[in-house]
Amino acid sequence: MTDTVSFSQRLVKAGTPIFNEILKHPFVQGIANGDLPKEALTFYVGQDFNYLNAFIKVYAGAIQKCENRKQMSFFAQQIGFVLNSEIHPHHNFCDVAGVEYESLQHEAQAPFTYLYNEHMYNAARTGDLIDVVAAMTPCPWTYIEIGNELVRQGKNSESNVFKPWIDFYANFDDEDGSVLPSMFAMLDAEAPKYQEEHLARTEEIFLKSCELEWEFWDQAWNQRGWRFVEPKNTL
Ligand SMILES: Cc1ncc(CO)c(N)n1
Repeated sequence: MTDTVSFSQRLVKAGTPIFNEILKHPFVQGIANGDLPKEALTFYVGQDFNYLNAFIKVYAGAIQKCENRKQMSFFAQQIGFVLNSEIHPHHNFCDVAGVEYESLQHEAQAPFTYLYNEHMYNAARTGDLIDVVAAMTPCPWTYIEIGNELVRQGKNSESNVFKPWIDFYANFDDEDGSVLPSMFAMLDAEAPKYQEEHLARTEEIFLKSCELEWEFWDQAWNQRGWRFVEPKNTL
């Protein structure tokens, strides 16, 4: 029997039930409807600034596993994109919340930020290129899908204060050298080198990142911090 489903398609299919839950989450619905509490927005930006710093470092970890300049160039370009462009959606949230972005760049990691960051670091530390990319892909995948879905629903109207956020992620692929197709292509190029036993673990890494995406929204919605520990700021 020939298997016509690519590895990236397999991951997307497996992750879709989690993505559908993300779409239903009150934080994401708040973006859709232009209405979110200031506390949820500022908590999100403070944590996401920290998360994107980790994401840049994981890109650096992925570069260490590259086998050619094309792959290196892709990751290097993505680091530039996170540094220079992904500040725009943060600015949108800060403008709506009425706070300075700079004031949210010194927050300590909340529990699920820690877990998600460490999950990606672990993939970079102990996995192959396919595993790191699998850990990273739910980040652009879920956000681009959210952006596209909200545009499909006509939620990026002029009256929605989060129009810039929605438009940014809906147009993500046009702006930044097609991050998602490039990641899918890398997963599909690497997958044939592995037995099913490894691929099943890689799928689990991908799905855990999908679940942590849901937790990340939920954590900001509930402003969930540590119960007993008072953590210090870490870049
Ligand atoms: C947690 C998280 N996931 C995905 C993205 C999209 O880059 C982001 N900014 N933050």
